[in-house]
Amino acid sequence: MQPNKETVLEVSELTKKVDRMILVDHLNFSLEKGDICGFLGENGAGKTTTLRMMTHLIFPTSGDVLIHGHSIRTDTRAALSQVGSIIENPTFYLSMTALQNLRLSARLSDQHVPESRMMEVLQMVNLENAKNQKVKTFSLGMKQRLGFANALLCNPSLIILDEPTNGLDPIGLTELKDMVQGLSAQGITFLISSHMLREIQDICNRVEIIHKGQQIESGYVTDLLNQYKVSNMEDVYFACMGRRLA
Ligand SMILES: Nc1ncnc2c1ncn2[C@@H]1O[C@H](COP(=O)(O)OP(=O)(O)OP(=O)(O)O)[C@@H](O)[C@H]1O
Repeated sequence: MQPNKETVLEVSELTKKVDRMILVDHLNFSLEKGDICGFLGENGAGKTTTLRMMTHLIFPTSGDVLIHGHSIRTDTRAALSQVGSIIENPTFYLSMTALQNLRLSARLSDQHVPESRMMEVLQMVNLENAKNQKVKTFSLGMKQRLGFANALLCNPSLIILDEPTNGLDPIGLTELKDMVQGLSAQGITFLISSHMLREIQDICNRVEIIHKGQQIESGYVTDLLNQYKVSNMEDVYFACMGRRLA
């Protein structure tokens, strides 16, 4: 950890069991302000389950998630007030416009969101000219950007994205990268689950890799590339998966 960095997210001994199955097994990691962390693992590794616990969609069996020191278990409202997320696909009312959807989200949130903030987030994702367009006319990339605007609405300091690269074309991927890195430069922290290792290497400064609910690797992308003496995250991923399976 670098000195004077502010810890935004602390995951400690986070565990989820359903019946006798352990879906997430004593996960520990922390993220600092401005980090962009790729959350990697094979299908069924436990990524979405972890993100759902972080956003209070499901309860941890044990362990905790602290967001700016607020426990998701005991200080849920304060913890969630710092988080914007897109878990699974962003869902919008297709027959409503982009702006109408944001107004509805604002009303459903327990924070006061002025109209000026809605315009600001639409501008940030480059949708200001489409604000009065019905969402059913949007491309997947535009829907993804609207999801982003929605996640930004309440000024979060942590944004959690579950597989945001799914289905995006190269232009959509570049837009996503630019948005994430631009917001990280302004101090927003990201946790992004994905299977797209090249894109993660491009976008993120650090990664957490899990396998069967357990952390198997963790660290800064540049440190891991040096440590494994490879030039890309795919090789890091397969080396640590191979080590695990050996
Ligand atoms: N409510 C539940 N009850 C039982 N098993 C569950 C439940 N939710 C998830 N699982 C199982 O837990 C495991 C982890 O699922 P999860 O969706 O977290 O994985 P993932 O890493 O996000 O996978 P993917 O990359 O395919 O989205 C999977 O085997 C899944 O079938």
